[in-house]
Amino acid sequence: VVGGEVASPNSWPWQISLQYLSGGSYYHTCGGSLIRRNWVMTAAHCVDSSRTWRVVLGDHDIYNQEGREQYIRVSQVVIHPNWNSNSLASGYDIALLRLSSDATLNSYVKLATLPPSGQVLPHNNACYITGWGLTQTGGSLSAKLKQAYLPVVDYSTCSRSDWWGSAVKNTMVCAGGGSLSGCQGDSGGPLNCQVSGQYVVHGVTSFVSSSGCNVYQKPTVFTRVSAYRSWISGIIG
Ligand SMILES: CC(C)C[C@H](NC(=O)C(F)(F)F)C(=O)N[N@@+](C)(CC(=O)Nc1ccc(C(C)C)cc1)Cc1ccccc1
Repeated sequence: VVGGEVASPNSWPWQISLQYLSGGSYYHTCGGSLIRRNWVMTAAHCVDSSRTWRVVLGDHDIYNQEGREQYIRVSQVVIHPNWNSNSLASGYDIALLRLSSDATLNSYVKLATLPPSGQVLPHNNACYITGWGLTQTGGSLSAKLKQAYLPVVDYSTCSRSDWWGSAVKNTMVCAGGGSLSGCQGDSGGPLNCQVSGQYVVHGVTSFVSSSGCNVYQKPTVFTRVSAYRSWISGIIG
C-alpha cells in the first residue's frame, strides 16, 4: 500500500497473509479474505505456481509473533476456471483456498461480509485497501498492516482511454487513481467498502500499472466480488 497509514491492529479481522514455504521458511506473498471458517478468497495470480501455502489469520506485524496469530495450511486451491495468466485483462483473477482446519473466530479473526450478486458501487463510494504490500514502487513490504482510502472510480471513468481503457472490464472495480494505491504484495487482499454503514469486501486486489503503483489516472484494479458470487457459492456452499 502506497500512502495511507498503519491500520489499528486487527481492525480488518478478515484480512489474511498468504505465505509460501521456501528453504524452510514461510514468506508473505499476497493478501486474502477469510470468507468461511475454512475458506479464504484471494487472487488467482497469487496461486498460479504450485507451492506449499499457509494462511496467517489475526496478524498485524508479519515479522513478529504477537500471540493473536493462527497459522493454517492450505489443503486445496480452487482457481476460477476461466482464469488465464496470459490475459489479466480478461478478469477472473479470483481463487478460493480451502484450509486444512477451521479458523477460530474471535475479536481478531472474523468472516468478511461479501456483497450481493451484481452490486456495483457508485463513483466515489468510500473504500479502503488493506495489505502488507510494497509501500513505494520498487520499495519493500510493510511489516505492519496498512490501509489507504481509495474511493471507487466508476467503470465509465476507469475505462476511458487516458485511464485504463479496454484493460479494465465491468467485472472489475477501480479505486483511487491519485497518490494512494495498492502495490505488489497487496494482491489478493480486500477492497473494504462502506455500504449502509458496514464494511463489505467488494474487491480482490488484482493489478496496478507496470509503470508504477501509484500512477495518476491508473487506479488500482480489483476483481469485482459481486460478479463472482454464484461461482463462490457453488464452491463453498
Ligand atoms: C502479477 C500481475 C499480473 C499483477 C500484479 N498485481 C499487483 O501488484 C497488485 F496490485 F495486485 F498488488 C501487478 O500489478 N504486477 N506488476 C508487475 C505490474 C503489472 O504487471 N501490471 C499490469 C497491469 C495491467 C496488465 C494488463 C491488464 C494490461 C498487465 C500487467 C506490479 C508492478 C508495478 C509497478 C512497477 C513494477 C511492477
